[in-house]
Amino acid sequence: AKARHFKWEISNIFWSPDCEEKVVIGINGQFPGPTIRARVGDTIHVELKNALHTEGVVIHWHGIRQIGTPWADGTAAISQCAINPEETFTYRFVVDRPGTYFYHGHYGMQRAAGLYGSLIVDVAEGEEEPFKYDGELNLLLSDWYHESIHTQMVMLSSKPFRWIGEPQSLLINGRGQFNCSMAAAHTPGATQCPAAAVNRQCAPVVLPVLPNKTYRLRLASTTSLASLNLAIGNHKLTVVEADGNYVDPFAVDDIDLYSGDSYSVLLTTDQDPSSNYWVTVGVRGRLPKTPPALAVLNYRPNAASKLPSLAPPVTPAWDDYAHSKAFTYRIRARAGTPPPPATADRRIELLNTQNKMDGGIKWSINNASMVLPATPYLGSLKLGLNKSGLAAPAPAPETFSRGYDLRSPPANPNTTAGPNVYALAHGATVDVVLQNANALAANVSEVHPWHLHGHDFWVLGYGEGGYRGDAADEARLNRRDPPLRNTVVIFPYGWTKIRFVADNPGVWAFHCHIEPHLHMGMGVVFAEAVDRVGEVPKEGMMCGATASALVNGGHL
Ligand SMILES: O=C1O[C@H]([C@@H](O)CO)C(O)=C1O
Repeated sequence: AKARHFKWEISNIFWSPDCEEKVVIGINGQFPGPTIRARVGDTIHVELKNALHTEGVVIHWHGIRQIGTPWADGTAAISQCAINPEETFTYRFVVDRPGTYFYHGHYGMQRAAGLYGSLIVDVAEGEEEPFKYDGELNLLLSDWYHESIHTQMVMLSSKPFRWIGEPQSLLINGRGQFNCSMAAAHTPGATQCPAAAVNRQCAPVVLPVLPNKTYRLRLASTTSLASLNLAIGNHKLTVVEADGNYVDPFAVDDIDLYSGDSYSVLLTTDQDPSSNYWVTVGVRGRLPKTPPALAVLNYRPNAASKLPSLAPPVTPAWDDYAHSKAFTYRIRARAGTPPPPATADRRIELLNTQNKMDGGIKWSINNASMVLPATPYLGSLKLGLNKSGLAAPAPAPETFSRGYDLRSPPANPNTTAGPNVYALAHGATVDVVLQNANALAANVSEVHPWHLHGHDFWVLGYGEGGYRGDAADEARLNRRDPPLRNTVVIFPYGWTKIRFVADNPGVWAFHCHIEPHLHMGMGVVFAEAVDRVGEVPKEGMMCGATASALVNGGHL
């Protein structure tokens, strides 16, 4: 195992992700940020300098469990103080499992400003993946707004509320084309993209392949809002990995990706080699006002500029939930994946609702909309500050009223602000039921991808309507080969049940990965056996009450 050192400087830069010049958050003058590539067992050291000048920053390593290093999880107000302008903070953590991961900002809505990049972990030297391939291609998918995140954040907390709307563009490896189509010849009424031909920042992504080979495509979605579907003209995709865990391989024509998901799929280049093929990425789950993103699968030795003879594949209709469910239910653990404990010690049921607060709109969990504290939890709980006079977060409710009408807008839409903290006992097996419901408008229930920090969980199952926990619900669960993941979706008006073991002391966020929804309070915090956390590096506690306690020798 190696130590891998990276020196990063984070700053605002001009960039043209979709050929329109805007300001993005770049790393070392680059967007997206550099790809980290490592092997299992390596220690990653990222020496991160914040050159944003007037705002803090943190980076979350999405899918890395941070076993024994909860202070390196990179969640502002939860695992550390945001890094101040001009200051440097070093993240050190071990990558202990092969897979396709990514990293991104986790403070305010900085992820949506472009603060993200890929993190790929190869098997240890001498080990082999459980499937064979000849080459590898990496696609980091995102969406892009022309409005700055500062304006977006003001909109989302305005009274009355102002919705940010749908993104202007979808991006593949940070590149898209606004208001034009690379496949204009195939798309009635569309205009060609002249700028994309001359501006490298928004040139279409070209994936070079040779005929009759098998490629591993690494796919990850770090979108702010959009749920995605990816399809490649005439080619099947075989799903082999999800969120850093191997799955029982299965073939599909197209693949859904919710924000926070990552997959590996195998693609065999068995089509007419005289042609190139389009890769299409389209929107799912919301009425798509954002045109699809395109990339070119370039069969060498054809020129990359040779336009595919076939039109881009059309991704499934945005509201074809039957298609999405069929895909999702097919994801099963590969043989050899550890099974979940047979029973749980605790069940937490989380009702997801959209609510009103003081004239604004929020998302609430069991009728409390998450508000983060000035002093990050890991430090304040570890130093025991709650016991020495500061208000301890009140226990959050374990469940919600069985009588709640999931099919209608909330009868009483008024919500309150909550810390939404759940204390978890060390080693406890915890079940969480995520219950979807109707939003504020009649006949609307949205998809939400929930992401857990510090752990993988087993996805036990999904159901329609209200979860009851009765024999019929239990019969729906997959006890044989539930997949391990860190992100899972709840479908409209449905529920999803997961199980995990609280074996990683720390304070971990669990939240909707849709950036505006998290900003509107859609999350909870698991404070897990904090007494067992090792010494928290002081660099991450130099704010709020932890800073006061540290300068006063441990006393407030
Ligand atoms: O959080 C959201 O707010 C809007 C809408 O519900 C209110 O304008 C929307 O589509 C969301 O996903």
